[in-house]
Amino acid sequence: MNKVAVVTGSGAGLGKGIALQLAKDGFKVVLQDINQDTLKSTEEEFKNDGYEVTSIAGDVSKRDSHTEFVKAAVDHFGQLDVYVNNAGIDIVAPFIETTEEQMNKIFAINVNGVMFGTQAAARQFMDQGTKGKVLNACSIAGHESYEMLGAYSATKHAVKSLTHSASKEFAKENITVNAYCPGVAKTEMWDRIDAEMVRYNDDMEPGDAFEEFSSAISLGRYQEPQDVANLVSFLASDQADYITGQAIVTDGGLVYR
Ligand SMILES: NC(=O)C1=CN([C@@H]2O[C@H](COP(=O)(O)OP(=O)(O)OC[C@H]3O[C@@H](n4cnc5c(N)ncnc54)[C@H](O)[C@@H]3O)[C@@H](O)[C@H]2O)C=CC1
Ligand SMILES: CC(=O)C(C)=O
Repeated sequence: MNKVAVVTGSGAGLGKGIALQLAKDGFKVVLQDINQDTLKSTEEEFKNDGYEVTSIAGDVSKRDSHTEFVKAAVDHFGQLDVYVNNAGIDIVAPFIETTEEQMNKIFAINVNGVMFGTQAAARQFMDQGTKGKVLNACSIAGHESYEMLGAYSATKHAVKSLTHSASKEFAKENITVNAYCPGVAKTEMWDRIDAEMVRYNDDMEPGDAFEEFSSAISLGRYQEPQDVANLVSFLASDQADYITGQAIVTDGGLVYR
C-alpha cells in the first residue's frame, strides 16, 4: 500500500496509538504534535521499529498550520489519503466558574482545529482528484453532556456537527468525513481530568473520578488506545468507503446511541 495519513496530536496518548496502527496497516504517517519532545521521541521509536514516518510540530488551532501539515505529507510521501483530527484538550470546571479564556482556548483547539484540518485535507484531496478520508476525534461527550465537563462536552458536540456538515458538502468529491467517539481511556487526558475532579470534590481520593466513570462500562474494563486505533484503522480503510457523516462510539458499552 502507498497511502499517506496525517495524525494530529500523535506524540502521545490515543493519537500515538492511532498512528502506530495506521503504520502497521501500511500507511506512511506524518506525526504531528504541539509537544516537540514527545513528537521527536515517538518519531524515533516508530523509525526504529521500521515504520515510514516523518513529523511536524505545530498548533492545530492555527489555520495555516494545517496547510503545513498537509504540505509535509505531500513533500515527504507524495500525497495525502487520510487526515486524522485527533488533537484535543480538556477543561474540568464547574459551569459557573468556566472562564472566557478557558472557553476560547478549548474551542480554538477542539473545534477550530477540526474545522481547519478538514478544510486543508479536503483542499488537497480535491487538488489530487482522489478520494480522501477525514477522521475527527469526538467523544462520548459528543453524545452525552457531563457535569464539570460542560465546555469540553460542548466542543465535542460541535465536532459531531462539523462532521455531519462536512460529510454532506464533500460527498460529491468522494471525500468521507467521520468521527470516532472514545469513552474512558487512561491517557494523560484522563489523568488530568481525574486530578481536577478530585480537586473540586473533598470526598474524592485520587483515582476516584476515573474509577467512577470506568466502573459503569459494560465490558468491565477501561479503554486502551488500541481499542480506539482499531476503529480508526477500519474507518481509514477502503472497507469504510460507504460510511460518511457518522460519529461512531467505541466505549465498551457506556453511552448507548
Ligand atoms: N482519553 C479519553 O478518554 C478520551 C479522549 N478523547 C479525545 O481523543 C483525543 C486524544 O485524547 P488523548 O490522547 O486522551 O489526549 P492526551 O492529552 O493524552 O494527548 C493529546 C495530544 O495532543 C497534543 N496536543 C494538545 N494540544 C495540541 C495542539 N494545540 N496542537 C497539536 N497538538 C496538541 C498533546 O501534546 C498530546 O500529545 C482528544 O481529542 C480527546 O478529546 C475522546 C474521548 C475520550
Ligand atoms: C475525556 C472524555 O472525552 C471523556 C468524557 O471521557
